[in-house]
Amino acid sequence: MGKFRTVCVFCGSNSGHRKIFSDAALDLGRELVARKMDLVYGGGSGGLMGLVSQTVHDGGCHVLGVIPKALIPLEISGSSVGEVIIVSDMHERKAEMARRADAFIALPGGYGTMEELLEMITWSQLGIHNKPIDFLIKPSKSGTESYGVCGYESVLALQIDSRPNYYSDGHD
Ligand SMILES: C/C(=C\CNc1ncnc2c1ncn2[C@@H]1O[C@H](COP(=O)(O)O)[C@@H](O)[C@H]1O)CO
Repeated sequence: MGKFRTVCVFCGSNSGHRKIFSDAALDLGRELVARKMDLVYGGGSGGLMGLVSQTVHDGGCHVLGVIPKALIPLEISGSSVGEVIIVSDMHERKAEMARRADAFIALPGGYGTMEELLEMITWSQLGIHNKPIDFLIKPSKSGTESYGVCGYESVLALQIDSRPNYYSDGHD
């Protein structure tokens, strides 16, 4: 068994506008399965969260969703996959996800994703954890249909800078 048994994925609660976002979510899910890694995530059944969790679950790895009770009607429609832990608030959710994960990966998403990611970065900065954090980002501003795994220092700027494309049609 490798060093990273369980990966926490932060990502959009919707799918965003471009296919590349859902492709990235599916690719990441398959990669986790190929590496026999379990998933911990925010528990949502829709958007990129739903795609990653369904893919990991279908591939036979364990999926743990951590969701505040108040968000269940908003973020789980129908049934969710795997195990679900219901917590009291957002803070407990993040702490629980962080506690159970060996590493963090962020896919494209909205403010919620960025908030979660930034908190993990600041916790790392403060020495609250020393788990690796990586980004799978959206296309560059030039519109190149590619994404990559990058170091978070540079990519955070890109993610924030290019976020409007996530919701719009992508034509600058
Ligand atoms: C700590 C509080 C509010 C700060 N906001 C959030 N904190 C943590 N997680 C959040 C917050 N807002 C949304 N989320 C979750 O992120 C996921 C992705 O959301 P996105 O906007 O689609 O990227 C989703 O599961 C949200 O629940 C309150 O005290």
